[in-house]
Parts: sequence; structure tokens; C-alpha cells
Amino acid sequence: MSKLAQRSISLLFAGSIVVLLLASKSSITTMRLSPLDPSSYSNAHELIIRHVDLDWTVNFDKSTISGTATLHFKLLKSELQEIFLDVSDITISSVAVKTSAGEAPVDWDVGGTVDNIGTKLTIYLPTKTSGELTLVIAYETSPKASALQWLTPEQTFGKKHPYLFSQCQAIHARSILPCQDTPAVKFTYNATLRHPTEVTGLMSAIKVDSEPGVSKFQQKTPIPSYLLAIVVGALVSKPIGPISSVWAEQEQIDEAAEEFSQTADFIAKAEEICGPYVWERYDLLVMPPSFPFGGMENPCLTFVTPTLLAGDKSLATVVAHEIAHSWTGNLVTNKNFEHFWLNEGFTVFVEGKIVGRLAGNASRDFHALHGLSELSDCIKTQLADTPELTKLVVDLSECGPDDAFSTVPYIKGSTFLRYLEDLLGGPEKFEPFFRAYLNRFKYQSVLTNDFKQMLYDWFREDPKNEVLLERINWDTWLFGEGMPPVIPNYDRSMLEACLAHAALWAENDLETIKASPLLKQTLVSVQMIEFLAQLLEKKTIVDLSAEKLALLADTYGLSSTKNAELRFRLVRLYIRARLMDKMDEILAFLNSNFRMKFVRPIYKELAGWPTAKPIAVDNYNRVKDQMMTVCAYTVAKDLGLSDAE
Ligand SMILES: CC/C=C\C/C=C\C[C@@H](O)/C=C/C=C/C=C\[C@@H](O)CCCC(=O)O
Ligand SMILES: [Zn+2]
Repeated sequence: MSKLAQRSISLLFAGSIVVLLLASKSSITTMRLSPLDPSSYSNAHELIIRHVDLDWTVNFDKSTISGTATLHFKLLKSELQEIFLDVSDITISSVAVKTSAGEAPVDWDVGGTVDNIGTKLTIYLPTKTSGELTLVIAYETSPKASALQWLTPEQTFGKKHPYLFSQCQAIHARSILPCQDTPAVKFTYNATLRHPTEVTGLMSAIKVDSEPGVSKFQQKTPIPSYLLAIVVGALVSKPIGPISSVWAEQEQIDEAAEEFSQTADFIAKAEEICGPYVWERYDLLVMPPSFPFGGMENPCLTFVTPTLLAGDKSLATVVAHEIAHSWTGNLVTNKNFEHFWLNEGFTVFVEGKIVGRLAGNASRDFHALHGLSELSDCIKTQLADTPELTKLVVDLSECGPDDAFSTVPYIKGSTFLRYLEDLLGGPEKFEPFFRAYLNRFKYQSVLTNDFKQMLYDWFREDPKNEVLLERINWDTWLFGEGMPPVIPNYDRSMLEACLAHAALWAENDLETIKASPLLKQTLVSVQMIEFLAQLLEKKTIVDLSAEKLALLADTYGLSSTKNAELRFRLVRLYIRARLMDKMDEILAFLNSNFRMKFVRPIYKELAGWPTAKPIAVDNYNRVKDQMMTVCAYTVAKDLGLSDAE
């Protein structure tokens, strides 16, 4: 973890920088900021936020949000004298304790900034307190708040109105409000949002009231801070199900409604698997192309990338994934991001079950096998220099969650659950346990041990399971590096055609390929994606030339495809073939969206091609201001640019 280990620390007192230290690796190698969460300063073992009232004004002219956050705490300890909160690039103007008698200002200071983590806000309580406590904090965010992206009208489809959106996971909520920015703590929230009258404001909550320029929201189900979300822009909506509408700019609304027409079916299957849906609404919002992820499970309003708009619903499984989060992640939440697999591995597992129920078990297994291809690619490329990040449970005491993010918790985690399901008697035995686990831990935050303990308690009811439970090598699954230690016995029927096509193109010259009867076989979109993924996995491809890739693109209609997963892989083949003639096409895809899943591997591959690297760096410098902070930061690292180290 050496490259990640360095966290620079600066001390600030009431806004002014006093000392700047660069912590040496050795002085902080075992630093854990708080007992519950290595990525948070909060003393959440001593008090917890139960409810937040936000009064926010969105200032497009300054690219800031200003207003107040009223934090309602429950104290877990008597005689508490200090409260530690997380902040990042926030300017605080006042902190007051609120009682029935009014508001009384209290002392506070900020200090101890750790790179990629943020700053500690200490609030000094005047009298020894116990029970409950309410703090009112008046503040303004920075134009560079890492959770926010501000778009000019020119950067939107409609070109008329500005646009603001947030992405708080994992630890960026601290850049939009002072809080205990740890998933160990859950709170309900109410918000009053003031914004220009011509645009619409939405949040990860139910809209309870609106008048021109003011929208009010209520989230009655407790959420961790990373699920706080806001969007303000020229948005319209279209109903797509009994509890669902899709939101987008006018130009994309019809396309989006069609692409995501299976939403209600996904919800129905998810309820069969997980239990009743508690969030009242499930709306979707199609984001601008700079949204850095495929989807974000913001409660009541999932955010999705426009790169899902393939035209044939082939990428809509991301919506099934986000729906599954309504239980796994949003109801039962990882206590800190070292146990992120409890959110993501569980969600991919449910996503697979939704696919299985709607399209059959062959599709479920194909989906899982495709996940393993993505995992293998990620381990060999993105994580080649940081094998410790291929563990299911990672150590975040030395690096920020954004640095540790990968597909490992998703795919290794879901593979582990499938292994457990197969071992312990299949879906018939495992699903009742799974539902009971969700029911037991709903509204709570959990660690891996909570899951393990419940699994043992449940399956030990039948003594015959003892011998099966003994077979589980928890240590290797949780702390072993690399690919999963056991690959379940998946149905490979849909994969075979992908392997055959990949072998054909990798092992043969043009004439042999042209004559192959395999070319008459039709592959569905998801098989096409997997076929290209398999081709990219090949160590050598015979005659990887412009002609061969032109024939490939032509044969499978790749040049004109709208499918971003296909374009992503085609572009990577162009780079592998060192096709400088294709640089415009490569850059066009690279600049068409800033979803990290796509742009990071492409930049990384360009960085490994000496002639192309300066072009990639130059392109990055030109467009980085259009990226979200997390994307700009991680791509800079992938390109080996020093300011990201
Ligand atoms: C083991 C990793 C530890 C911590 C990482 C946790 C969060 C990291 C952060 O960068 C935020 C991630 C947010 C993800 C949101 C949605 C994903 O499901 C998208 C997956 C990739 C994609 O499809 O684009
Ligand atoms: Zn997810």
C-alpha cells in the first residue's frame, strides 16, 4: 500500500492555516481516525446524529450551497465535552446549541486535515451534557466541494439552465454538511431547498411541498450520510411504474422511459427476494455524462449514468442493482467502508437473483461469469500494484475509500454468497436465511462478523449443516488476495459462444475468420460484451492489426453501436493494437462521458503506450475541469501525474 500510505496533515485553527506537516509513512501507518471508522473523525461511539434539518440555498452564481444544518444528537455517554465532526472545504460561520430557551453560540475549531479524508471539526460543549442535544451550524460549501458538480448551461443538453448534482459515497457528504460522515450512523432528514425558480430541485427523499424556487423534502427512513443527495436542473419526469417515474432533461426523457421500462418488474422480484419495499417511491434520474458511476442508490431517487441508454435495455441490470440496494446497503449498511462487500457483494447477489427470476438461471449464471471476467481484468490491470486491495475486507487505515474502490467487493463478494448458497442447500435453504438477515439488521449498520454470526446461528439449527459450515475457509475468502478461492459451478451455456468467438478472433488470420461458420451465429448484446471482454483477456491476438479490427467492428456492427460497454472494449482493442489512426475515436469516447469504469482503464492503457501518453495527458488537462473531483483525481493517478500522488 506504499503509494497510498502517505496522508498529508495540515492543522487549521478557526479557518487559518497554522502549521503544515507532511506525515511520514511510518508515523501514520496504523492511524485509525476513530474507533468505528478509519475514514471518519467522528466520536460516534459517544453520540450519534438521529435527525438532520437542512435549510439550503443553492447559489449557482458562486457555485456554493449556503445555509444551516441542524443536527439532533442522542448522547451515548454522559458528561460529554467535545463533539468531533467531519468537514471538508466548508466555511463555518457559527455553531450554536439550540434549546427551548433559544440558541447559544459555542466554541469550535477545525484542524487535522488528512488528504482524501478531510478535516476534523471540534465543537466544545459549554456544560456537561447528557441525553439529547441539538446543534445549529451555519456554513457555506466551497466551489470545489468534492461531493458537488456544477455545470454551466452550455454543459447541459438544453443549454439554457445551470445544473447541480451530488455524489456523496463514500465520504464526500462532509463537503456539503458538517456531520458524522460514517455509515455507522443513520439519521432521518428534512430539507428546505431554495433554488432558481426555472429549475427543479430533487433530493434522496420524498418531496412534501413545493412552490416556485422552494422545495421541501422529508426522508423518514434513517440513512447513512453517504445517501444524502441533491440535484437541481431543468428536469422533467415520466411515469414508468406504480411507484416510479424517470427524471431527465427533456431531450432524453422518452428514451430513458423506454430503456428503464422494466423497473416495476425489477422491484416486484426484489420484494420477493428481500421483503417489503419501505422507501415509498423508487424514481430514477438520468444524470449528465460526467456522473462518475454507473448508478448510485440514493433512496427514493436512484442516479444513473446516461451510458446505460443503449437502446435495447441490455444495460438495465444496473437498475436492478440499484433497486437491490434498497435492502442491501440502504437498509442493512456496512458499518465502515472496509466492509463495503456487505453493501456491494450482497447487492450483486440480489441483482443476479432478479435476473434469474426474470430471464432464467442460464442468464443469472452468465451474468455472474461476466462479473468474473471484469474482476479478472480489474485485478490484472487496475490493482496490479496494490494486491492488498484485492481482499474482500480491506484495511482503510492508510488510504481513502476512493483509492480502494474496485470491482472486488462486488464480484468477489457476490461469488462468496453464491458459494455459500450452493454449499448450504441452494436457494430454497439460503433465501429464507437471507431474508431473515435483512429483516434482523434493517435500519442498522453491520460488520462482516455480524453476518457470519447470524449465518452460523441460523444454519446450526440443523446439526447436519455442521460439517458444511466447517468447510468454509473464511480467512481465505475475506483476507486472501486475488480471484475468489472457489468458482461456483455456473451454467456456462451462454458463455460458450463468447469463448468460441474470442478464440476465433484471437487465434486466426483474416481469411480463416472470414470463412468461419461461427460468424453466422448471432450473439445478443450481453454476449457481445463478454466476447470482447474475453478477447481483451487474451495474452496474444494473432495479427492484431487495423484490418482485423476493422473487420471485427464491421462484422458485429460496433462502429455505429450506442452501447457504451461495447465501445469501451472496442476502444481498448484499438489501444492494444497501437492504432494511432483511431486516436480521434478513442478520445471521442473518452470525452463523451466521465464514468470511471470506462475512463480509468482507457487512460491507464494510454499511459502504457509511450507515443499516446502525451496525447492522453494533454486531453486530460483539457477536460479535467468537466470531471467530478473523484474522477479527476483517480485518472491523474492512473496517468502517473504527480499532483495526484
Ligand atoms: C473496498 C473498497 C472500499 C471502499 C470503497 C467505497 C466507496 C468508494 C467510492 O469511490 C464510491 C463508490 C460509489 C459507487 C457507486 C456506484 C457503483 O455501484 C458503480 C460501480 C461502477 C460503475 O458501474 O460505474
Ligand atoms: Zn452498488
